Amino acid sequence: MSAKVNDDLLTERRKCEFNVEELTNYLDGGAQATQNRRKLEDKVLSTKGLFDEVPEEYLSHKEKYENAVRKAVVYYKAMKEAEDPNQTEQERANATYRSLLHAAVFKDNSPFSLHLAMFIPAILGQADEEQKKYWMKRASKMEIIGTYAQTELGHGTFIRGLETTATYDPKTEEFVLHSPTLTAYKWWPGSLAHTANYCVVMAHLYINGKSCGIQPFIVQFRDEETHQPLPGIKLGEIGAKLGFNTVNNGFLGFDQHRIPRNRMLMKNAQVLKDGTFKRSPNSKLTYGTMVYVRVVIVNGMANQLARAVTIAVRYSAVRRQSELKPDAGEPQILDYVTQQHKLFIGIASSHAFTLTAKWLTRMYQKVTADLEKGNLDELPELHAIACCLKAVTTTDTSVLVERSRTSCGGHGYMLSSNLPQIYGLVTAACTYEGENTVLMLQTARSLVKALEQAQSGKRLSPTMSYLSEKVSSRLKWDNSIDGIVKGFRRVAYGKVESAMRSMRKYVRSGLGPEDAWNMSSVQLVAASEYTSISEADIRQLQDTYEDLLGKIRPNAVGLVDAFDFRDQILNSTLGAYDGRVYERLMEEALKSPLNAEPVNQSFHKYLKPFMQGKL
Ligand SMILES: CCCCCCCCCCCCCCCCCCCC(=O)SCCNC(=O)CCNC(=O)[C@H](O)C(C)(C)COP(=O)(O)OP(=O)(O)OC[C@H]1O[C@@H](n2cnc3c(N)ncnc32)[C@H](O)[C@@H]1OP(=O)(O)O
Ligand SMILES: Cc1cc2nc3c(=O)[nH]c(=O)nc-3n(C[C@H](O)[C@H](O)[C@H](O)COP(=O)(O)OP(=O)(O)OC[C@H]3O[C@@H](n4cnc5c(N)ncnc54)[C@H](O)[C@@H]3O)c2cc1C
Repeated sequence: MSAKVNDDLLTERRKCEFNVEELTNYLDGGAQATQNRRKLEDKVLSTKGLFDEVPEEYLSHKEKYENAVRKAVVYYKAMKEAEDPNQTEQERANATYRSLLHAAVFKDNSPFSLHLAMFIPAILGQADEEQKKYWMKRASKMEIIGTYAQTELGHGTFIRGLETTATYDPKTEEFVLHSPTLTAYKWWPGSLAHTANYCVVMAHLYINGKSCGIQPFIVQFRDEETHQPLPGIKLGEIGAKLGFNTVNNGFLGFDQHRIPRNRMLMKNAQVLKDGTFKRSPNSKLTYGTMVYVRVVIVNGMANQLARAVTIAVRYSAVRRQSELKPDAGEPQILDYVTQQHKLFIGIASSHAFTLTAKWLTRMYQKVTADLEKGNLDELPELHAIACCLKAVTTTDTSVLVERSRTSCGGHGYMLSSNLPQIYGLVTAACTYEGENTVLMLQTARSLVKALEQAQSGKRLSPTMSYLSEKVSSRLKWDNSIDGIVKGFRRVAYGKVESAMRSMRKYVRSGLGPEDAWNMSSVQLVAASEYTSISEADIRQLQDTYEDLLGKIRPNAVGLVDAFDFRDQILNSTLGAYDGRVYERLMEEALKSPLNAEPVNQSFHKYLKPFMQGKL
């Protein structure tokens, strides 16, 4: 018999003014997609051995990893078996697009994450047809487990500064991989330490002493039978982190390690047997995997933010605290407008990121299709947009997830709420796949170029077209959506123009272009991410805003119910559908090993002699 649902949550659900299932269907891309997703979740989450006997937070660092590998093999087998052979690729993608299924199994991500997130995309994007056929067969069946090894101890952002070398030996038709210094060691790749046995390595190619730029190589580093590191390979784990502690991030050093010529992924650039180098049509095509993952991250942020606000809004409907009016009893904390302000922006942002992710994915698919036909025209715009949206969505999601945590008081600080772990996952994305400031400066680079083109009368791409609108600075905008958008476009224009004026001022003062850029870089980042509107209009918008909060209030629980996260995926004492918060907090507390006995052995060993002055 299912447990009794909290009365306040029942009332909230009765108050809701819209059809929750309809919104769920919309988010999934239709009623059939919702059904497919639920069917997949039912199948996979009914698999034995997927969940922890002891809560992960009470395991050691090593036990956490070993337990995660145990679950990963069960999980990925269950995912394979759950695949509906009659489904189209698109239906399958839709079923997983919104599902955070893996989050039900791994609070801190899977030791196989990089295999799916980057190793497979790197093969698909960087291998020639023959290589793709061979490696995709092995990788998709998980006969091998891979990762993506680009970052080094000494370099992450500056890819052109990577020190790992790949020197071509025409006599043996091999590449010799080498880490010339400690800082050249690959450092950070997920799954690298003890899980994977192959990786795509980004290394500096040299032929006859000449640099041929950074190229991708598929490298085996562990024996497939014994899992021992191969000769000339130094491996290890980089240590405990804020989060991602079951992703098994590792380090790898090469000592004159030889690989066959056909292990360089040769879709874009090629090395012939005699050492002839055939250059890529665009050296940045090698960076294509990063563009793909940045696109995927935007959708990942929408889902993780939705999960956090679901937990916080349901808890805020159950938690009663303080006194809003004398003798009126303790109100639900969701009735405080400050609580609505903290949480409703998170709901809206998650929907905004979902729609943005869909738009960006379509743009990525179009540009990728064009690249296949040799048309690289829109690659720069895709790069600039993917950088901006990855940076903005990860920054905003980190802020809003942390705000969801602190809006739940002390219970939000409990690991059993799962809000700290969700924060650990999303805040990592501000750094990986391109640190956010660095990416915003990439976008700024495109904005400055676009404004210069606009000022010389050239046509701009659709996403940059606001820079060619001669919008009057005296524009008055109203509270309509169109008015607000016009206002933001005007201000965004002004930010870019101001940054450019600043750079020109520095150049006139005698600084070189690079120093002028650096001196203006704070403004350049603001131009890429930040749009604010002038003081007078904030007051007008504020009234509208507070009025909107009131309109959302009766529907807040319905809005998060529509995300349709089952309890196992929320994995939270505060966010379960039935709202039995206090019973769940106690149930989880009693699982602490410290509660197995009333007096801990440290009393007799340390406390008692200490208090009796015998230590
Ligand atoms: C998340 C996926 C989930 C998938 C589903 C799986 C389910 C499992 C669930 C678990 C999920 C968790 C998964 C965790 C994933 C973690 C992955 C993390 C992996 C990594 O972090 S990999 C390493 C990432 N590293 C970076 O991104 C490095 C950032 N640095 C750069 O990109 C470049 O160095 C930078 C900053 C662009 C500067 O390079 P530089 O050479 O100096 O370039 P310039 O500034 O001089 O610009 C030159 C020129 O090139 C253009 N350019 C640059 N980059 C690109 C690009 N990528 N594409 C196209 N064009 C590019 C730039 O615009 C300039 O053009 P100009 O015409 O202006 O000269
Ligand atoms: C959880 C996690 C998982 C990861 N997984 C992988 C993986 O699987 N594979 C992989 O290859 N890498 C991985 N990484 C590494 C990640 O890609 C790098 O950390 C990232 O690219 C930043 O590089 P860095 O750490 O060397 O910082 P640096 O490049 O040294 O930058 C440090 C700081 O310097 C400043 N800075 C640097 N360059 C500039 C600039 N041009 N302009 C202005 N400021 C600048 C920024 O403030 C930046 O934060 C992972 C990282 C994390 C945190």
